[in-house]
Amino acid sequence: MKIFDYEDIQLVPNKCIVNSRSECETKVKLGKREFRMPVVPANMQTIIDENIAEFLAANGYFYIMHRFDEASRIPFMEKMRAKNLFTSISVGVKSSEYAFVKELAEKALVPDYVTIDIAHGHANSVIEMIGHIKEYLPETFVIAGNVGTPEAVRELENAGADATKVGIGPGKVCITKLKTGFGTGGWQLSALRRCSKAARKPLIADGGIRTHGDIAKSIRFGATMVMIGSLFAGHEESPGDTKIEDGVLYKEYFGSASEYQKGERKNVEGKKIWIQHKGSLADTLVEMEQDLQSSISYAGGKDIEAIRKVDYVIVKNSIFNGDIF
Ligand SMILES: NC(=O)C1=CN([C@@H]2O[C@H](COP(=O)(O)OP(=O)(O)OC[C@H]3O[C@@H](n4cnc5c(N)ncnc54)[C@H](OP(=O)(O)O)[C@@H]3O)[C@@H](O)[C@H]2O)C=CC1
Ligand SMILES: Nc1nc2c(ncn2[C@@H]2O[C@H](COP(=O)(O)O)[C@@H](O)[C@H]2O)c(=O)[nH]1
Repeated sequence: MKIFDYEDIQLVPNKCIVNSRSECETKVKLGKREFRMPVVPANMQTIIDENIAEFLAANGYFYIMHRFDEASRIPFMEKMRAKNLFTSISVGVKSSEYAFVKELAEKALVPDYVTIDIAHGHANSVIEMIGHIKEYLPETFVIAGNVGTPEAVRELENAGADATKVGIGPGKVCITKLKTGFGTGGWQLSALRRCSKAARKPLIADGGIRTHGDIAKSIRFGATMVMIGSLFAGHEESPGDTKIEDGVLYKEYFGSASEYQKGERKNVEGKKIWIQHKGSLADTLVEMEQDLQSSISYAGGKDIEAIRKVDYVIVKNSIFNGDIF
């Protein structure tokens, strides 16, 4: 089995068939909808809030609202619906979440997308929740995760998941691999590749994206969509505290399993870091889209599909050779 991660891979260019990168189309379909880019900000409290969700939905991007303000989920969905915007929320697996799903069905408030968001998604608790959502909200597109193996992808797909999310421990604020010894941290791209060989439905690569080029690499190795936390943290619009140190502005980015999220030090598998202020999220999204258009042109195509077929080479830890960052 070949083991590598994002920094170990370079994609091999093909002859260009466009005259301008602007001809390249970054659109992607997930479920019944088409989105502008195969990228979704992480469903974390310092990455997305209602304002960002509304901006993303209104501008053709996919979004997944986090699950950490449970009571606000129904009013949020009602607000999005009133504005004719799609709804995409997260749930956990506690018994109260079963009641929440039933309540949505009773109110005929059917989310377009529901993400079951727990650390170790290859679990009966997730399989049962998939069944429960499919029973009460059969029209909803269900994303289940997180997982790191082909067996898990197969099992969640067979349970009814419409997409699975791959990535245990590669996140920037993750400490799972240190605390437990387990995960796909350090070999996330290989893990994605292994999972894609088993998947019959879309995969969402989650965690470990450090550069825009990593998006194209995820697509090459089987992702339909890429979930990103740290690259979206630290923006003007980002939720969370700010601080100024030596005249430099920083914004917080913390893990969903950190003490800052949980409010207690129990089963902590996440930490907090401070990210230097990056300007506007809208600008970053535009830059990401342009970079992805460029990736498509190097792949020798006009759309995302072109990236899936390109050759690659393994150049261990060398993508930053010659670059000074
Ligand atoms: N992608 C990743 O690598 C990781 C992501 N996270 C994120 O952190 C947040 C909190 O995650 P999580 O702790 O799952 O959520 P919760 O604390 O909501 O846990 C969900 C349920 O699963 C149980 N549970 C959690 N982990 C395990 C396990 N290893 N074995 C058996 N049962 C388990 C919990 O019980 P109990 O607490 O009693 O065990 C709880 O009942 C999520 O948003 C998740 O995405 C967290 C770690 C890794
Ligand atoms: N192990 C942990 N993983 C976490 C935690 N909170 C979030 N996450 C995962 O990280 C990605 C984002 O990764 P990034 O490299 O793009 O920053 C996120 O989508 C989750 O899957 C946590 O507390 N512990």
